[in-house]
Amino acid sequence: MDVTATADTSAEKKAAPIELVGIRKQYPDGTVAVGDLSLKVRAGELVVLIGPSGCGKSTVLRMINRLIEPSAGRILLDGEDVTQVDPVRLRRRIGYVIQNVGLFPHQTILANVGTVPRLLGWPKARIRQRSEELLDLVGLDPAKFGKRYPQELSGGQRQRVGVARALAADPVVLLMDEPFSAVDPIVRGRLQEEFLRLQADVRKTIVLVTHDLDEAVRLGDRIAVLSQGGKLEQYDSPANLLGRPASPFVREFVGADRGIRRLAVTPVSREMLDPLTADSGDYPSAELGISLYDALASMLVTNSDHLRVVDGGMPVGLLTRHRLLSIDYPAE
Ligand SMILES: Nc1ncnc2c1ncn2[C@@H]1O[C@H](COP(=O)(O)OP(=O)(O)OP(=O)(O)O)[C@@H](O)[C@H]1O
Repeated sequence: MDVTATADTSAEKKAAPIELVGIRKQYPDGTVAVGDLSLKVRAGELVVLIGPSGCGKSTVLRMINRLIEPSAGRILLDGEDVTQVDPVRLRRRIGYVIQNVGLFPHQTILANVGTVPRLLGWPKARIRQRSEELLDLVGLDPAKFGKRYPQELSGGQRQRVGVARALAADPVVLLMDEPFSAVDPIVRGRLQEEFLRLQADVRKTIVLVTHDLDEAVRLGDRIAVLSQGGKLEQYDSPANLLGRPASPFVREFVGADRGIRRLAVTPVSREMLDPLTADSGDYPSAELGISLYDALASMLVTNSDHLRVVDGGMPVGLLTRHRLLSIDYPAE
């Protein structure tokens, strides 16, 4: 993934904050999909919208790029009210990725990725260079995949092309509606991991809709839990959401598997460790800061009740299985 060699690299870091101020959407038949929602997303932040079916997630997303016009309220992109911006110009600054991608079947993968730059009238050579660079960035060899057609790719590969296409014109915001839900769980896990690496690289402002809580916990810097009518129940980090659900609704929504999920978002820290002992060297080792979930997995795989925890190669203490399973989480 070498993107450092092009002039666009600095521009790739660009991201803009989004602010929703009291937005409302009432459809012509009277349905109030979103009643009164306010939400701030920082530049470069990945925010996940989650909630039960019909709570208004997609409506919120589509108001941001004006595929749907809000009935009231304001949406600020980089401080500018999006309703004052020409929708076509707006959508060039906002990448949009949807389930099943919607690639053009009669165009090659390279042509698909170059769609927006072509609309923007970029010179041919630049479009090609940018499209190849983007395919590379999402882990597809342009020489191998560039000339293929969408039906000649797997579902996961098509999904990556969708992400590449959304990034092509270097948008300041990426909106993603259930981007990984059309593929099987194993491919989904891999795409999520790749996507996190990609985001670490490009640092776009991302609003992602999902109804998969594991996906939300895995990807989100913050998670917004919505209930019917787009009511914001809680807007928090994954760890706080699981550890301190703000309402009975959220508690029920995050559900019974909360304990396991909390292990995944809680790192091994020094306070959890017992002192080293003479036989510490016999135990499998693990780095300070890995998740409790990974630490437990490591104990199970090695059939050991102890891990020797190291920090930069230096042993700093022992983590016992008993201690791991009785960690005191912050009071709820
Ligand atoms: N064009 C429309 N006309 C009337 N009602 C609509 C329209 N589009 C959506 N709705 C309603 O608005 C509400 C919110 O829909 P939306 O698609 O935003 O929900 P969602 O949270 O994304 O749902 P899901 O998770 O099932 O995709 C639903 O009650 C839906 O039936």
